[in-house]
Amino acid sequence: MKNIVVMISGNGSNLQAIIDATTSGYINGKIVAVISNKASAYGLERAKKANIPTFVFARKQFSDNLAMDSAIAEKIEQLNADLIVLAGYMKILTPEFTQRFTGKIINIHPSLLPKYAGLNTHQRAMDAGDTEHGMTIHFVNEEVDGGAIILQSKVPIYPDDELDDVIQRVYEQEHRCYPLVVEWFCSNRLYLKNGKAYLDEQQLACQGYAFE
Ligand SMILES: Nc1nc2c(c(=O)[nH]1)N[C@@H](CN(C=O)c1ccc(C(=O)N[C@@H](CCC(=O)O)C(=O)O)cc1)CN2
Ligand SMILES: NCC(=O)N[C@@H]1O[C@H](COP(=O)([O-])[O-])[C@@H](O)[C@H]1O
Repeated sequence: MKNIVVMISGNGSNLQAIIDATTSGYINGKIVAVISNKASAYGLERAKKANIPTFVFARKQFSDNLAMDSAIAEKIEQLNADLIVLAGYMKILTPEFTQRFTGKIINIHPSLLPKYAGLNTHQRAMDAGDTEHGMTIHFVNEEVDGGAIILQSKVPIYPDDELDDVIQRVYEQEHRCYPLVVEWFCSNRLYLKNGKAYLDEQQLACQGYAFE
């Protein structure tokens, strides 16, 4: 059974989806810890309710990002983590950290990368007049939002949508897809090789989309 560490900064709805999927046995893995850079993250409450150990590494406790990431990396290695799941973790990880765990870190991003890397993605898509939007799950490397894409799911943007309509429509896909990808990794079907994502020995070519 794989050991999973989930890293959060906020509400933790994706964390909750993964907690529920491990509890139900859908994911053949165990969340051994939830780590946050924000003591106020509601996701920490979600973890405590599920009897999952939590650890906070606040940026102000450290001299710089490298020291912070080094402390987190030490904890992750103590936990013997097989997979690090970024679920709304809102700090850019140092190259030292991403290279230390190459192929073992995944992230979920609320856009159809490479469109709208960074922040505020839903508003940017609406402001651009896009009629489609979505989410991306990818391996993490030193290039923010530039790692090998694993899975994408598309959602429509309708003319009368409010921002929250789009947010909720993307969340629905995130909560559907992230547990799936975590299970792929925990069942040794998903891996990174030469900078490319593979599922069952097939390179994941992301010209298409897994879910329309
Ligand atoms: N090295 C990497 N680190 C991170 C990645 C990645 O792909 N490579 N993904 C991000 C998640 N993310 C978007 O998906 C993201 C998170 C945060 C930021 C950002 O600009 N953060 C600022 C301010 C954060 C704060 O409020 O403290 C910062 O870190 O200075 C951009 C993209 C997770 N990390
Ligand atoms: N750039 C990273 C980023 O914006 N990630 C996004 O943060 C949200 C976290 O929600 P949650 O805390 O409810 O899971 C998710 O929508 C995720 O895609």
